[in-house]
Amino acid sequence: MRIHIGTDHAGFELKGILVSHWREAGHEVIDHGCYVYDRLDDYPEFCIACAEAVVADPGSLGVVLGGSGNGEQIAANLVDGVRAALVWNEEVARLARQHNDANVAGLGARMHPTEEAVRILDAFIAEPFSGEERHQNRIDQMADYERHRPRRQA
Ligand SMILES: O=C(CO)[C@H](O)[C@H](O)COP(=O)(O)O
Repeated sequence: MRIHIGTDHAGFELKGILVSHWREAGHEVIDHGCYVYDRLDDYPEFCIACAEAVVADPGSLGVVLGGSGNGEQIAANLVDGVRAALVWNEEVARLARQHNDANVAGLGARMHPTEEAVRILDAFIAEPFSGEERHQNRIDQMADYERHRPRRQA
């Protein structure tokens, strides 16, 4: 699995742990920053870069980290083709893949002990989409909205 990852300062330490963990497990991990700890950095650029990379790389998954994961998930979801889910336990992480075919997980690094955060994201990465028709129909409805929604004039 190729995993794209992005974070602000709040998830910087966890990102390092995850990158090593997944590389050791044989995954290819692409780091979209932040690359140094800066307590004043802003999550949108890292999360949007990560989300764009996921869309450009079909079959890959993304992970965006922050303090709560909320803003990170919101930022990722601005990118067309992204379905980012805030994952806060292993079951929610698995359901994000099974039911929603989420291609990005947002997680709050300040909300979990490290081992728990790793378990939640491992569950996300390992779980396939169920492919069940009812779930696909709902995803198609959102994709249809995404394609046809009115765009703001520049
Ligand atoms: O979770 C986040 C956004 O949803 C950010 O990581 C969080 O807001 C950063 O907080 P601070 O600037 O106080 O370190």
